[in-house]
Amino acid sequence: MTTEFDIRFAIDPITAAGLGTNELRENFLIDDLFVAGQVRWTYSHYDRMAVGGAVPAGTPLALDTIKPTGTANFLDRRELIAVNIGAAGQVHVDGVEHAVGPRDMLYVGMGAKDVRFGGEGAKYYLLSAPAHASYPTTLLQQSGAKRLDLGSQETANQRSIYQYVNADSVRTCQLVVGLTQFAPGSVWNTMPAHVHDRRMEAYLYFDLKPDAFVVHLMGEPTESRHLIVRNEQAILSPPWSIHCGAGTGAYTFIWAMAGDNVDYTDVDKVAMEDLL
Ligand SMILES: O=C[C@H](O)[C@@H](O)CC(=O)C(=O)O
Ligand SMILES: [Zn+2]
Repeated sequence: MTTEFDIRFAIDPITAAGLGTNELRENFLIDDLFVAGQVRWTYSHYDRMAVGGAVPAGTPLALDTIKPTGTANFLDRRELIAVNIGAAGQVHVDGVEHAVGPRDMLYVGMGAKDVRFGGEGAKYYLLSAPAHASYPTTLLQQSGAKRLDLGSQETANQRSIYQYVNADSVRTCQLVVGLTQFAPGSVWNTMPAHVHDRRMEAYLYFDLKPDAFVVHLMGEPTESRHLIVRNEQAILSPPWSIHCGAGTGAYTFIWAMAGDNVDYTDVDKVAMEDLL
């Protein structure tokens, strides 16, 4: 099979707090996204966000529909963002070829029927959420992102947040996606932490050395748990959960949200002294 999927049900915070390491990983970690010659999806019941990977090998990979969407074509009632974390590639959308370079993102609007991911060495991280309107397919690049510089060297959280989806770049129904990059020596993302019950979030950690990992923190602010996350693995962050972490070395990550609004600033901050 070229396309595979698994389903993750939405879990409430009290249940999640009682889970052990393996159960936490089974529910919130995605460790098999990128397999050569395959499109792999994890379909989450948190906001019905689907998180996937497509790694072309030889021939371009078609975006085939999967049973959980219940539609003839994958994007009949959904929108998609494909983030290329590999070498330069091409994404075909209904006969139009889009060059998608390293760290470029391609937004594909609802209704696109024939989508194919191509390019030897290209590696696409896929994000898809239900849509209510069809917006034009748009290439999003780091140069067009809104940049937010946060943190400091002293607290090892100096980083730049690149909001690829912003008011000037593209209109989306639900997806808000960007990339966060660190200053040398900084390892803490999203600290101070926050929650946003209006939107779930997914993180893809990449650019890690083989033996490095991120200690990702999740859970309600007063019931934190951790996930050890390695290179090119993703996590699902429930709407009620913090989502932050520290790396044992350098890394980059893609964050993506879907839910009731697309307002990046609509977060509930968690005070440093309130984390438990
Ligand atoms: O809601 C926003 C997301 O959690 C991320 O954009 C946060 C992040 O990249 C960071 O602070 O390092
Ligand atoms: Zn967040």
